[in-house]
Amino acid sequence: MSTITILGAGVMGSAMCLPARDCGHAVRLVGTHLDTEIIDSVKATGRHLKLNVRLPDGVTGYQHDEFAKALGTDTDLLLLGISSAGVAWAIDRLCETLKAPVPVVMITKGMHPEESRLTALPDRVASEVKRRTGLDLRLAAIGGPCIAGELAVRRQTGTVITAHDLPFAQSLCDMLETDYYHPRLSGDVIGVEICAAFKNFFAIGVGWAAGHLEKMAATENRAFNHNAAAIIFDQAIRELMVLVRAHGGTEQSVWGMPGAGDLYVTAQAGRNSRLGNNLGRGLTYRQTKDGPMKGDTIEGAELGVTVAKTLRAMMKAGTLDAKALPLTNALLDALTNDSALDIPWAQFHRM
Ligand SMILES: NC(=O)c1ccc[n+]([C@@H]2O[C@H](COP(=O)([O-])OP(=O)(O)OC[C@H]3O[C@@H](n4cnc5c(N)ncnc54)[C@H](O)[C@@H]3O)[C@@H](O)[C@H]2O)c1
Repeated sequence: MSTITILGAGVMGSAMCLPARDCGHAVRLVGTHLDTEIIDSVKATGRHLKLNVRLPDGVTGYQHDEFAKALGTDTDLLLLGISSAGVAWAIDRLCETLKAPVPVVMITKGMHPEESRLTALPDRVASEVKRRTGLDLRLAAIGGPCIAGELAVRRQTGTVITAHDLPFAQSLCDMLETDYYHPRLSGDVIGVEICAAFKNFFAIGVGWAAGHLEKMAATENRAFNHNAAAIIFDQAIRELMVLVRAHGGTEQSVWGMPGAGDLYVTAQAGRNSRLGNNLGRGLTYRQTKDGPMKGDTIEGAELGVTVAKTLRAMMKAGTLDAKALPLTNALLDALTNDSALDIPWAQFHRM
């Protein structure tokens, strides 16, 4: 039995309590400063307010200012459950709290933009902690299709755990596997991370189709718009391959659980596809954020805005083939210029 400390008590970080506890580990769930009510409830009744389930016995809740106490000197694995907006906050907490290296696994989906390429978040966290504290952290990441609310009730779930250090990633698969949670090994950190982050971005494109259906006049036979969603899905997979290849990743990640699997799940529901629905109805990103999705964090849109400059610089420099990325460019334009999302059908791949 090991001790797993989870930092970030949102839905996904907290859902990871299930496989962790069912594998017999002691679990300490630490909220951020934004999770105070969730942790109050976990401490009082064991219930998670957002997941709407009672977490298993043996999960202990801690508030953000109790992180050092939760980490102690006996944490075997630290799981970062924050979303991309919380990564800088988590790096600060690690730097001020860690006295010795502890193995870390992240579920966060996002990319760090540099001038001429994108960096995976685990690499970014490791290099920042090294720069600021001198500590060498071993980092892994979990990708693949996983809806928190399903995992929280032990629905069958397949994920991918990736790290540069393959035996480390394998040890995490072994540590977390149950009869309903099936982590699989990958050494393709950048490929898995690009898929994990960009499937949110492309889910906006796939979601456009259902929203656009509402804008079109109803037809005699009440036709849906699934064909349109499918061709956008296909183009998204092609463009994921271009992005992954340009960063040195492998196509296996794109057609496997991190890419196709996760895009399928993300396109079914959630905030990214809802933004796509609204763009399909004819709203712009800003109109959606000021209206039907006020206050919502839309990770795929935030990613697009964050990485637009780097991707455009890469296309200009020829390290990314702009002609092979029409959907990416249409999404970037819609998000950064606050313009209508025009799907460039004729520019989609032909072979
Ligand atoms: N929901 C899922 O099914 C799912 C599945 C796999 C991976 N993920 C990824 O896991 C991450 C968390 O997602 P979630 O669905 O649990 O989201 P959530 O909104 O439920 O939780 C977000 C977590 O990040 C913290 N956070 C947000 N902004 C912060 C800030 N500015 N400073 C400090 N902390 C901040 C919150 O306090 C909370 O702990 C995301 O990157 C998401 O893409 C989610």
